[in-house]
Parts: sequence; structure tokens; C-alpha cells
Amino acid sequence: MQADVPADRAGAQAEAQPVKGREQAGYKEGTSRGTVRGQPGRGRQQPGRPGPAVRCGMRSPELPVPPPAAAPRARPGRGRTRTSESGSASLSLRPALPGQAGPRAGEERAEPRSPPPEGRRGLRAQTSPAPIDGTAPARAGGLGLGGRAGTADGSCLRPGPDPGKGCCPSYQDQNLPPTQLASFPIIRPALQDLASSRWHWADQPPPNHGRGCLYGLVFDAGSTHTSLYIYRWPADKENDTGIVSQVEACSVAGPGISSYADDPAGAGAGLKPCLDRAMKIVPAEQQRETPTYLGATAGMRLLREENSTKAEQVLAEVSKAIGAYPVDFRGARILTGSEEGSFGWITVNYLLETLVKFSFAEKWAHPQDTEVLGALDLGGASTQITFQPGVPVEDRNTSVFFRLYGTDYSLYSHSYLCYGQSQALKMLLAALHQASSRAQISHPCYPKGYKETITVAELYNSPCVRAPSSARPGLVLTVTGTGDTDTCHAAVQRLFDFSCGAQGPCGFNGVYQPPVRGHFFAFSGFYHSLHFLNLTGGQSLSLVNATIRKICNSSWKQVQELFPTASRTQIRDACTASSYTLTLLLQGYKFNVTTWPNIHFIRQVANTDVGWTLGYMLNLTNMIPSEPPPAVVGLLRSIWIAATVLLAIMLLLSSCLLTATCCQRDSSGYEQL
Ligand SMILES: O=c1ccn([C@@H]2O[C@H](COP(=O)(O)OP(=O)(O)O)[C@@H](O)[C@H]2O)c(=O)[nH]1
Repeated sequence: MQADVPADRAGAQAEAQPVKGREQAGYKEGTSRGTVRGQPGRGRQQPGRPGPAVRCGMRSPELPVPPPAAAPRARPGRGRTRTSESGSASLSLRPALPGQAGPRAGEERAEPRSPPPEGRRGLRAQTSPAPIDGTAPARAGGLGLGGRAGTADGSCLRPGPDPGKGCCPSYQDQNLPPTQLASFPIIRPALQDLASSRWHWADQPPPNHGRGCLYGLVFDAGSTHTSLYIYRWPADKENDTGIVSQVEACSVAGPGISSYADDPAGAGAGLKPCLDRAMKIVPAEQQRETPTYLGATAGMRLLREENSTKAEQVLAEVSKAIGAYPVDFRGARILTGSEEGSFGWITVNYLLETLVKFSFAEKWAHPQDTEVLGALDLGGASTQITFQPGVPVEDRNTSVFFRLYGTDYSLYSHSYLCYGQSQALKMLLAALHQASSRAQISHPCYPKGYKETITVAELYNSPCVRAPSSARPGLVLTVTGTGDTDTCHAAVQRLFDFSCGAQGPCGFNGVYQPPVRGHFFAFSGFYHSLHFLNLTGGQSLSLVNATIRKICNSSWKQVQELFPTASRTQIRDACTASSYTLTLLLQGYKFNVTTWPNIHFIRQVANTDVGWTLGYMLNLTNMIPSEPPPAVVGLLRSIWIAATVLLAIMLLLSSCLLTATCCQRDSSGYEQL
């Protein structure tokens, strides 16, 4: 793990070192192969609680290094790279303790270089209603997911008067046709069989029809905002599999919790409306057994770089606020970049059932013909790339191992701090300011005719940017848009160092990255920036380029007319954000015209938001075992037995055929063999 803070334009630089052999709550760094450990088979804990099965009824920082400047290349197999937040990781299932903060300064050490419905029998297949753009039609559920049903807002199709009760997916609700398969070739194999067979409950209604759900709550405390995700799954799980569906995503008013550094109590108070909402959804008698987590991401990683005390105070306040509710609160902590990327990868593949799925034999099985997907996450303060490269990951800091359902996954995962959208746009503005060295800034990515003012203090309020020593905090800067596509593109590119040198493949800023492989889901900021321009529907790279070019050449008046209902900030940033997204994907992560179609811009899968939170909860609640569930073992054994019997029959038949042939030849007067 390490961290880099942009040195010149970026401000501070820091590194965090892997902590060998130490296991943190929910995360283990180091080089050893690890697993997402579950307790397969009998005696396995039910999600969300220790002990016997629950019956119901009763979600280092590294700061960017300026490109050409001095970002030493990552050396495969060696130490640290800059601008990274990854680390060799293997996820454990040890939950965070209540109130426990995440990795602390010593654990994800930073050395600033410069200031700055059940998986139940009978369910053969299900799908979700026809998705809107950004939602993938998938078999609801993932590892053992049977499916889910829901509305666009994530609520139950038939919530009833009390949304907390009688809301487990029902047969009728889930007997829906798969749609838009063609849009997602990677998941087509998994879906086609389902399409042809029609989703249905195999033999009988679900045992828990209308009742028997467990709940889990995860706060995603991002740099720009906080959301509370309310998940639910059937209590009666079959063979270590289950269905987790998103009941609701409650958006917390205001900015991300890192913005409350000088008012920590405000961060806690802001969570209450969503906690109140959750208490209306989770039945009263189940609240105390509802596992509840808060995971903070890059915004808090940056705050911790700046002021670890303030970061701890914020975490303490949000913990206090959540702890005041009758839930099984299991801690508020700061995720490492590697965790953020890894849990996002788990979420994606869980939702698409690429890790294990319900087979025609009505058994949970490891899909033989399905490739796992990669995950591309663009937050406000960091961006993550996680995928299975198919070649050994040469840099231990970016390698992640998982053992899920008896299958080993060797992944590449890396997080670039400060290269989230908001911080990258801030770095761009700071770079433009420093290039102008006046109180007037010409912004080539802002529309021509657009004008705004910003103080030096506001511009340089992040460790990702470092104010020039001559700059007075109170100085008011005037930013004027010039709407110049080519100049914009060049300015965005200067945020990165794309050179890889002679030491092997890289992403950017000298960070090792094997060539991208397979299909990817791109979510969060990747989705939002392109969705705003209607470019998330599988458009060709040339069309995407042309559209962004057109937007970037538009005047302020023209873009306002184009997006009459969008906010001023959204319209202002349309060109910058989309240009940044494209540059990051193509030159940063090294996608090209051939691999571009393999990127699927997605917001939701089957009414569940794609992000790290679901994977986080699945891990911490032991819902993903490292070993195959008994059903899978059973299936493999059955296959072995069937294959043996078949071989015996074939040998017998061959022997009979040979004997018959010999006798026939003999009777025809041929020489005996
Ligand atoms: O409706 C939305 C919701 C989110 N976002 C973007 O999605 C990302 C969410 O990032 P988050 O706050 O989670 O930041 P992190 O802490 O993960 O870096 C940011 O780039 C937001 O600008 C957006 O553009 N529109």
C-alpha cells in the first residue's frame, strides 16, 4: 500500500507501506495468499450474526504525482509506486469492531513528501424488470443469488404498508423475462439459458414467501456524498447461498463526511434521517441483529493525510450517531484503496453470478464458461481498477488474491488517490492557475462565455493540490471559459504521466498494470460523466469522441440550452468530466478502440447499485465462503460418479462390439484375431 500526494501541482505526497503479516479488520495486507474466508458447510455462521442460523419472521493513501515530474516507476515485484492506493490484499472475514476505525496512520502509513428470495431450492432463475440505461439485466443475485425484484428506486415491488415485512422477493414479482441480453455479451451465456427456459420457481413456492428476511445496512461515506444502502436477504439460505437485494439507497443530505472536519458533530447528525428511514424498513424485532457498517473512502483518506485527529473525530461522531440506534453496529472505518477496488469487483461479479450460479441441475455451481468481469470505479477523490489479468501480477502491491467458492482468483487492483473526478478537476484548475500566474484563469474546458470566481483558499483546499507560496489565500481568482477542445484535451493529459519506460506495462504515473483483459463494468463517476452526454449505451469510441468534442466546443449559452434541467455545475463540467473520463480510460488504463466495447457503463444491476458496499457487507457478514457450498461439492461428486458410470458403460459396449465383430468375421471365414 502506498500513497502519493501530488508534489507540485498536487501538493503533498505520501506513501503508505504494506504491513506485512498483519491482518486488519476485514483486510489483510502482505503477500500471502489469502481468502475471503467463510465457514463453509455446517456450522457456518449465518450472515450478520454469530451462532446458530437466524430465522426471520420474528458498503494510504496515495496522492498523485505530477506527470513528468518525478514519479519513479513502479518496479515489478518491488516496493512502492506512487499515486497508488493498492496493496496486496486478501480479504478476511473478520469484522470491524464497533467503533473501530480503519487502518490508522501506522497501518496505512503515509509519509508526506511535501505538505500537502433466497438461494433456495426450487428457484431456477429470475431476472429483473427491463432495465433503464445504466442498469444491467442480470440474474438478480450473485454468489448464490437467486434473484431479486424491485423498482427503479430500489424499493420492493410490493412493499405493502410496512416495507419491512412481507417484502422478500415473491414468485409473482420475480417471474419476469430477461431483457436486453444483447447489450451485455459477457453475461449473455448466463442469461441466455435463463431466457430460453423462462425464469420460474422450479417446484414449489419459496419456503419464505412473504416473510423471513434478514437485513444489513452499509453507509458509503464518499468524498462527495454519503448514502445508506439497505440490503435484505432471505433468512432460509440453502447451501451457503443466498439472495441479497438492495431495498433502498438513502441519500444523506450535504457533502461527504470529510467536509465536516471542523464540525464533526455535523457529520453524525447528517446520518440520522437515513437511519430513521432504515428503522422504518427493518422490522423492530430484527433491528438489533441487523449488521450495520460505515465505510469511508478517498475523501477521508485525504483528510487523514492532512489531519489524522480530525479524521478520527469525524469517525467518532458518525459512530456515535449510528451507535444510538438499536442496530448491530460493527464499526466505522476508512477503507484502503485496495479494499475499495476489491469489494467493487466482488459486487460486480456477485451480481452477475460469474463466480457461482444456479445450474440447470438445480445446484449451485462454478460457471465453467463465464469469465469474471473487471471493475472500474471513478469516485470523487480516487479511481480504482480491478481485474483478472490472466498473467501473474508482477507487483505485489497491486495483487489481490481471493478464494471464493473453492475457486482461486488472482487479481490486479490499484487505486489512484487524487484521480477521482472532483480532485482531478481541481488539479486541472490549479495547474491552469499556476500556468497563468495571474488572478485570471483561462479554462479551455469550460464553455466559452462562462465565468466564475474562486478564492485561492478554496482552490487549494485539498492535499491533492499545493498552493504556490506566493498565493494569498484571500485572493479572488476569475475563471473564464474558452471552450477549446484541443487545448482542453492537452491540459487534461498533463495531469498524467503516461510513460511506462522500459520496465513493463503500466497504467499511469509509473504504476505497474498488466494489459486490460476481458469485460469491465465502469460505474460511479465513469457512468455519471458519460451518462450526462447520453454515451452509456454502447456507443462506438468514435461517436463518444465526436460527442465530447462537440460539447467542448459549445458556448455557455449552447450548453445551457442543451441541458435545460441540469445544474450549473453539471453543465460547466460536462466537457471537463467527460474528457477526463475518456483520457483516464484510454491513456490511463490503456483501453483502446478494440477493447472499448468491453467497457459497460453501469449504475445498477438488477436494481442494486454497483459499488463497493455490497461486496463489503458480503465479506464482513461471511456470506461468501472460500470453499464451495455442499451443493457444489455434491454436484462435482455427482459429475464424477456419472462420468465413471458412463465410462464403464462405454467400455462394456466397446467390448461387446469388438466381440461381435470378431465372431462375425469368424463366421464369415476370416482369420480369427
Ligand atoms: O448522481 C451522481 C452521483 C455521483 N456522481 C459522481 O460519482 C462519484 C462519487 O464519488 P464518491 O463521493 O463516492 O467519492 P470517493 O470517496 O469514492 O472518491 C463522484 O465523482 C461524483 O461526482 C455523479 O456525478 N452524479
